[in-house]
Amino acid sequence: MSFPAIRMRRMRRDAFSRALMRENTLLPSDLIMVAFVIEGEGQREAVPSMPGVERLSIDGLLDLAGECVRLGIPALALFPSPGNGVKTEDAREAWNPDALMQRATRALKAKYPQLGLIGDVALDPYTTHGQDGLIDENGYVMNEPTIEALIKMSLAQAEAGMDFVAPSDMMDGRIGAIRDALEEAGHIHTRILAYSAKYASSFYGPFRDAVGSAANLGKGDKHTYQMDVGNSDEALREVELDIAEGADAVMVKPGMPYLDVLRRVKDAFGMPTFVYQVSGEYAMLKAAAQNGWLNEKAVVLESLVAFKRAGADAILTYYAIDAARWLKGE
Ligand SMILES: NCC(=O)CCC(=O)O
Ligand SMILES: [Mg+2]
Repeated sequence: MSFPAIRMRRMRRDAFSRALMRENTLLPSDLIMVAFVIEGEGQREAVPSMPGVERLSIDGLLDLAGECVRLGIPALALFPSPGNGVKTEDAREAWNPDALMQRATRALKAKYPQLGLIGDVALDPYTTHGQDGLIDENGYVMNEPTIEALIKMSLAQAEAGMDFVAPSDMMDGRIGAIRDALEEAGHIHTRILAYSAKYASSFYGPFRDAVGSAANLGKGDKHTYQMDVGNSDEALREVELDIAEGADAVMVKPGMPYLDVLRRVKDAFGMPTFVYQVSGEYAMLKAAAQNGWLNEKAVVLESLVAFKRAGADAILTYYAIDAARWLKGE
């Protein structure tokens, strides 16, 4: 037999056979757009560390939602940037029925009922200290008192019509507690997307600028509740607990530096598994593109299909609208 009998390059030779053997394909229906909402009318504020991303008042958010619907993006993840005026030690604005988040949810569901809405459940936009939970006199984030606040927050969002509440706080036991409270209040259809394996990552920096928690957090960090970046067995335990407590979908965050964790989670549990391409990942790709160092469309689409290859069912990304347009050839 003449060498080589097996030529891997045969199937790669032509576009048709490359298409037939492709294992993973990115679709607009894999994507979840991420948006920041602010008070006012006709307001758009650039986020300097995330060029191309703007914080929008509710009217602008409705336009963005319409574009998601047009492009076949199934869902929008909402993050409020409520301003320092409403921040308190106890974060009570989070469960105010007339808070920005709740008004945005009602407006979006009224105009685009078919667009899924994912509400962030953590206290950081609402606390004067920028932590995701309530702190004791030493600044330690207290688990059970925080869960009590997150329950109120989740119920307020569900009441406003949120489709998914998405606890991103990493308190122990909050998924079960929120599930019980939702069931008891009759919100049996409200789904829970658990940020199960959320790492104490430095890739969240631009996000903290966007929601205005960076200055308040100051020198503080989140290592007592978010996961240590060196671990992945711990991620499996976190995911297992959230599934047992009633999570409908689980999340790994950040994305690209944690593809190994994503693969392990998907293989171990076969759950609907989402991944978050976070603000720092966006900023890196955008900065290189703006310098002419990388081809933006090519690297963004490559980064997104890599998440699917690693096991993601859906991807939260600030690039969702751009990527869907590129996929449609627009
Ligand atoms: N709960 C959201 C974050 O913590 C950060 C997301 C990002 O950096 O994009
Ligand atoms: Mg946990």
